[in-house]
Amino acid sequence: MVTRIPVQGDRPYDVIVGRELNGELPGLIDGAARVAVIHPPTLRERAEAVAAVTGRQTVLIEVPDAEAGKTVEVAARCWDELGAAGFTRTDVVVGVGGGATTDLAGYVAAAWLRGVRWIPVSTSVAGMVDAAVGGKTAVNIAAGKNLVGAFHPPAGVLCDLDALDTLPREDIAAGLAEVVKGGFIADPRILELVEEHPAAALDPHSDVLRELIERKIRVKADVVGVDLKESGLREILNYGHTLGHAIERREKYSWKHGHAVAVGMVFAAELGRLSGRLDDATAARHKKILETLDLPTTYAESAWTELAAGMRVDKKTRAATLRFVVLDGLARPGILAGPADDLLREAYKAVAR
Ligand SMILES: NC(=O)c1ccc[n+]([C@@H]2O[C@H](COP(=O)([O-])OP(=O)(O)OC[C@H]3O[C@@H](n4cnc5c(N)ncnc54)[C@H](O)[C@@H]3O)[C@@H](O)[C@H]2O)c1
Ligand SMILES: O=C(O)C(=O)C[C@@H](O)[C@H](O)[C@H](O)COP(=O)(O)O
Ligand SMILES: [Zn+2]
Repeated sequence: MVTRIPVQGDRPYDVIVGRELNGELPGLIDGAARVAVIHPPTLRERAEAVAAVTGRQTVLIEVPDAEAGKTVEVAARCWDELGAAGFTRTDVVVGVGGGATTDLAGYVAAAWLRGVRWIPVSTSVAGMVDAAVGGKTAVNIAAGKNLVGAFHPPAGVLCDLDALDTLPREDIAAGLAEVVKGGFIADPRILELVEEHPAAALDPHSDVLRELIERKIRVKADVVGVDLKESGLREILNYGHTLGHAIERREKYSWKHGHAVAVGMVFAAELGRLSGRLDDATAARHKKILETLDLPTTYAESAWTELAAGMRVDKKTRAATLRFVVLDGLARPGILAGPADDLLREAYKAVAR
């Protein structure tokens, strides 16, 4: 069974969820003479299979795994390879991998000749439910996470559930942090499914995981379809990311994104609670559900000063005013602007160890 989830906008596209989806690719690369397939070492075979179905001249570009591939230097090497192969405006970039690889591939495509078509072939839960959808592309720099990038929607997204067979359990769980985020900001049924079936949520063959993936994709599609460039509504997708990105930066990008976001969501829930906006039970539900999935919910107490500084480069900051996504209730996200330092420090106690 194949599910097609439409994403609206100037150039609408589908997120396609199913199994053995490589046959969908030729329909998305109409008019291209060349296809570059960007992939990490572990996904070489899958990238070769993707290249084989294109029926075009292909260039396989192997990049370092995970965040090590999400750098300006790696992007520059990809552009050199596109240049050497004579890539034109009708040619296509395909990213085969998790969110880090598709963020890189999307940025490579966004900047090449000021923007060529690209297609994420997503192989991780975080990639399928979040990174591959919505056109946010980026690389990290020393100053912070995703600070160099572009909004560049893909021509289509392939989410081949077969890929999840080889995804480590820890990465399935990390991806579920982004799914749980979707539950708190928009679709509480997601939370019930995880609470009722925690083992199935982590099982790549379960109908529960497929339903969770599709529900979260719909949450994201509904948001980015009306606010591609994050001028308002899209900010809700950043729930838990202000502290999460500061943790990733402090850990020099060695932490899994979903792990950092899990800690960040517990912090954001506490911020909402302490500012009188979120009820105690919904705040407590964050820690409980994330721990059910073996996700981290604590971080070093001694790191606070560094994290507080790191949060200042968050993209939601306006002038000197820090802005956080918080909840006014379940599935009722809002913005908390300019919280006092004392309030932030107090909320950090909920995650400090
Ligand atoms: N653009 C966006 O809107 C958006 C949204 C969410 C996350 N992100 C970004 O996505 C990244 C997190 O995504 P991720 O967790 O997929 O990261 P990732 O790409 O680093 O993948 C995690 C690990 O799983 C491995 N992997 C991926 N697919 C596999 C498979 N099928 N079999 C075996 N191993 C596999 C990868 O090689 C890597 O080691 C972060 O960089 C985050 O910032 C971006
Ligand atoms: O799509 C969005 O918008 C998000 O915020 C989704 C996040 O899960 C994702 O990690 C995104 O890359 C964060 O964006 P950033 O603008 O804070 O870098
Ligand atoms: Zn994220």
